[in-house]
Amino acid sequence: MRIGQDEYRAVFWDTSTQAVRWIEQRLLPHTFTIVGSRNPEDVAQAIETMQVRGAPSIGAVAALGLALAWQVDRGRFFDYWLQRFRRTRPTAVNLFHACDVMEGLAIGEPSSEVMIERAVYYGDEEVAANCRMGEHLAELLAVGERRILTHCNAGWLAAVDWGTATSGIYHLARAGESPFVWVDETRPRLQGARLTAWELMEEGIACALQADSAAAWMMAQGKVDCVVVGADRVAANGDVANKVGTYALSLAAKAHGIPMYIAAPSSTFDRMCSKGADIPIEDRHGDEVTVMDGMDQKRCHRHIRVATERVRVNNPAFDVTPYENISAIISENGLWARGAD
Ligand SMILES: CSC[C@@H](O)[C@@H](O)C(=O)COP(=O)(O)O
Repeated sequence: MRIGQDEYRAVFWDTSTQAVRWIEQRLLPHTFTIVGSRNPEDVAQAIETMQVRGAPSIGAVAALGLALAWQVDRGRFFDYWLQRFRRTRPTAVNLFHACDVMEGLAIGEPSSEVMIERAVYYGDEEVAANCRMGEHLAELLAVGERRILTHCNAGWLAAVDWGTATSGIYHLARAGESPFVWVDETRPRLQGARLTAWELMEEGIACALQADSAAAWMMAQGKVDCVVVGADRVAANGDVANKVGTYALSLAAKAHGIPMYIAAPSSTFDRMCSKGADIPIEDRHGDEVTVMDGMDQKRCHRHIRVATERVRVNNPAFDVTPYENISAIISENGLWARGAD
């Protein structure tokens, strides 16, 4: 998608240097940097440290990292690398899906060119899925629902290109419509404030950033037509894990009779997971809640402690929204609407 006049993907294979490259998401929106490596350990750490984050982008960069491992180690230690990548983050199932795809291919002991081609194709498939999903979502949103509330970053940075939740918004805008987006800042890591607001503005989409706690009040005032978010894992019964705060949004949306849409490509569906309660929820470091970081007036990155170091912190990164609170789940294959199944 667009940054200024240029088109980018969040993660990609650089043929000239035979390296995996990715946009360093922790520095956005203040600093735009593309980093790269030929060391699979750097790629694994990029996922752990959230330089690359968002379910489909995590899967795509893991596939590339595994192809790199195959190339660098000539297929030796591949089991080690599979385990290394599977340990990076627990909730987004796309990571495990990508590892399974690369593991399946490795059984035939292919050349490194074939492994790289497959990993690149994995990312391309995600982009095509997100694009098709966006067309379905845009049809739904075009029926009068144009003040959209979103949470976290389910944009192109999170999904290689197009985004999941944002794909429908970008399609609407390209069809000449004027969607408006309420962007939840998304405590504690502020993916909404740092990434979604920036992405939307680069694409020329009208939006307003708000504190997470403002969402229910905006709904009560009749200023939200629908909620659209992405997903990190969809269980077989339709329960959805997504960024913490999504469950609360679903309760507020239900109370106000506002549709709650989940946009997720098929790589986010986990048929082996029967219900939401079985989805592993990542607990993250307390510093994410007690320390803020950003840029000062001299454009220097700063970390600022806002709570006492002595306080115990509870920091679940995701929550589970039960299917009964969801109006429809949209994927590249179409739409599952409640009541229609
Ligand atoms: C691509 S959209 C779905 C999700 O991956 C997104 O909403 C989300 O929860 C991302 O969490 P993050 O912890 O930033 O990786």
